Amino acid sequence: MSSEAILRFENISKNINRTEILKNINFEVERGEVVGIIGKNGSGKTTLLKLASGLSYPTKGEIYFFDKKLEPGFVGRLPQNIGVLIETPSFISNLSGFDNLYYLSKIRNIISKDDITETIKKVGLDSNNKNPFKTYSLGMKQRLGIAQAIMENPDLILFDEPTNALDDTGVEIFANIISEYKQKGKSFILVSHNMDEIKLFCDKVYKIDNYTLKLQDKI
Ligand SMILES: Nc1ncnc2c1ncn2[C@@H]1O[C@H](COP(=O)(O)OP(=O)(O)OP(=O)(O)O)[C@@H](O)[C@H]1O
Repeated sequence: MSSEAILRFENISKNINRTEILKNINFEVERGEVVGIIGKNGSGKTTLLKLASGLSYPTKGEIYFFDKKLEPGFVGRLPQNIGVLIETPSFISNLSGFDNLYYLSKIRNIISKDDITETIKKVGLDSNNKNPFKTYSLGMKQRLGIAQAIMENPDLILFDEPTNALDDTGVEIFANIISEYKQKGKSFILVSHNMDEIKLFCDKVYKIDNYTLKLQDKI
């Protein structure tokens, strides 16, 4: 692994129900880098994020995160240092945004209530809002999902269509978060269909095409 690489996929293949989804994928994410992933619907982008997060395991090959191999197994072995927003964020419908994040924070127990309040403010939500999650608009749900992904200050953040449902202010807030966390040396994998967003944020872009990953020269 190059000295600054924090995540490495080595000859990764993934089959689901005997159908090949990804084939022989190799790539690295370096410290402070935003790596974009593009590709058609159903090409395997979310599958790749699930592999990177340890939520799913490869059929073949190895994934290293800070030189530690991601191993299949129980939840306790999931990497602690990866923040994830994949697909529509799911939270407990009767709890407020704050209480949802607080409940989730208790799994790892590495952040305080003040940290959560600060993160909720960072995504432009009201940390004193006691309304249950089920009353949130789509954009508010997405903002809370972004808050959950970043709240524990992880070294790698995986975002699947993060600006879906965000208004202009939400997109601006998201841009500020990327730039702030990049400066702190955090890395991202960003899956998006929005090419403007990909061009704006990504240092490197790969396209999933025909089960494999191709580095894009020009985006
Ligand atoms: N749990 C599953 N069971 C069966 N097939 C699955 C499962 N998860 C994903 N697939 C299949 O794997 C392929 C890749 O799906 P994936 O969600 O990774 O695509 P994607 O590139 O993220 O698509 P989109 O742009 O529509 O979000 C699809 O053909 C999908 O049907």
